[in-house]
Amino acid sequence: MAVIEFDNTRRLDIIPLGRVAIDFNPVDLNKPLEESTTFKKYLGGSPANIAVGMARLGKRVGFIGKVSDDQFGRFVTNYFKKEGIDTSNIAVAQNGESLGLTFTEILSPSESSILMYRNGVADLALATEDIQEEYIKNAKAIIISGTALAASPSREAALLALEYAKRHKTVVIFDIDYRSYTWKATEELLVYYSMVARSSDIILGSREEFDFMESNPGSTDQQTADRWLACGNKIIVIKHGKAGSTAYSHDGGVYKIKPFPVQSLKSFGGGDAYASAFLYGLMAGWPIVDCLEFGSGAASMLVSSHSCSDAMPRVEEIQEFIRQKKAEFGEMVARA
Ligand SMILES: Nc1ncnc2c1ncn2[C@@H]1O[C@H](COP(=O)(O)OP(=O)(O)O)[C@@H](O)[C@H]1O
Ligand SMILES: O=C(O)C[C@@H](O)[C@H](O)C(=O)COP(=O)(O)O
Repeated sequence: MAVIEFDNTRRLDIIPLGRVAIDFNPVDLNKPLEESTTFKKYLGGSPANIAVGMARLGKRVGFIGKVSDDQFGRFVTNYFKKEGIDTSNIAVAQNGESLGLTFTEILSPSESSILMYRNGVADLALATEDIQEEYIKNAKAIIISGTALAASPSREAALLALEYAKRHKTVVIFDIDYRSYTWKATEELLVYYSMVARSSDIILGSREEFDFMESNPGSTDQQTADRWLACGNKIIVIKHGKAGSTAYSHDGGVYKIKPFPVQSLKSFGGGDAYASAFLYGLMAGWPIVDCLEFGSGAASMLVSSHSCSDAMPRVEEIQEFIRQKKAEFGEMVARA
């Protein structure tokens, strides 16, 4: 009996909901953003990166979001089309809202941060009228990005999508995706994050993101997992950056993995690749320990890449990466 049952009769495998944006990553690395002069433009936005990641892994991917009515909005929509991602439910902003822009600062391979330009951003203009019940009914799963809860009307749109998913037994994955720039007050975060977390089937987040959501720093991974499994979640994944990740299942499974050693180029992008590959394994019916390994492998590949979207790997690339790393370093995960 799989930990999560997906309805394999549905047209789409997965629909991420939230922002699609643009990343500008410096070509002149290892210096403060003030000094960077040359950038490479990539599709960005965690839920969009996950959409690309899962499409690269051969899944049938949709998307629910809103883009700007300009060249940047067309860039990201065209990029999705080239990747084979369904764009029928991507709305176009009508009131001059802009696409989110993320400028990256890569001070060193282990010190990087992002500067997000998100005033008047199109993705938070997603509204309830943009949410189609049939679209969600015909998907095995949706991923709700936490940042979509940061402001109205996107907040209500995301909650309506959640309602439709619960109504039609579409698996709900909550990617905490905490971006401080987008929230006005921590209390709001607590209300809306916990509302979604209590109704989801899987929660993905870094240790810090769970601490924010629980407003209770210092919890152990087991305490965090116990809390959210008790609400009805089936799987909790807690990411610890270069310290690896853990996963807990409602049947009592506990899984820990060290990351595959790589020369990191930036400290982010791993989470989106991780989510894509982990969910690919889950949809394939793999044991959670193998999903964890596959997600961790993809994540390590992305932190050693310049982009968080273009570099999303294919199945055989992740498999070969893991094979080579295990040959060199041995097992990264304790197998029963
Ligand atoms: N320096 C690194 N070397 C290898 N893998 C890494 C490194 N940093 C992150 N990862 C991988 O990426 C995953 C997600 O990274 P993390 O920073 O925890 O989440 P997010 O990218 O979502 O903020 C980690 O659990 C780990 O598997
Ligand atoms: O999430 C954003 O809007 C920026 C992303 O495009 C960026 O690549 C990033 O920060 C990835 O986040 P992570 O995978 O959660 O580290």
